[in-house]
Amino acid sequence: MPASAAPKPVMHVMAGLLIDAEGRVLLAQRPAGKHLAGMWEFPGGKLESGETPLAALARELQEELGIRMRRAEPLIRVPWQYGEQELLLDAWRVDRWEGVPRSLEGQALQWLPPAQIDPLLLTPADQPILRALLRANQLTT
Ligand SMILES: Nc1nc2c([nH]c(=O)n2[C@@H]2O[C@H](COP(=O)(O)OP(=O)(O)OP(=O)(O)O)[C@@H](O)[C@H]2O)c(=O)[nH]1
Repeated sequence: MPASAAPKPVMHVMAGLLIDAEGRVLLAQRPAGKHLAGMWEFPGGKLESGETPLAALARELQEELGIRMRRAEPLIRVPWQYGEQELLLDAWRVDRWEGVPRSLEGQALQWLPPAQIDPLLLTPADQPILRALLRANQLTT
């Protein structure tokens, strides 16, 4: 089979749902010029080669927000497809970190109570993640 016909490997993407003391979650806006520009998502990004999922999440949160992740637990894994690219979006709740999250890569940030997030402003793949967070919150309240 020619190389060009080989299927693209599934892209494993980590998403961190930072939850603050008031139960709000942090959203970041995708910058102009990128795929899904202007939509809101959870901070995170792709695994680098040889990296474990949690190491990748901790690295991305440090690079994008300048924080050190201290506690994370898995929330949901969402298989998705954007055009030809298959994705596995691996969402974790992060409720303990050191430092104050700030935008280091120029992306707009906002903290919102999950029930007040308009799902249509999120990337399509994040909509099942928001639903999972709302369900998990109902189980614990
Ligand atoms: N980080 C992150 N990526 C997400 C989320 N939801 C979602 O669909 N994605 C998609 O996952 C893919 C990989 O995201 P990324 O942050 O690593 O990469 P990127 O497109 O910003 O470009 P980059 O290669 O310059 O980092 C993008 O297509 C992005 O739209 C999310 O909540 N967080």
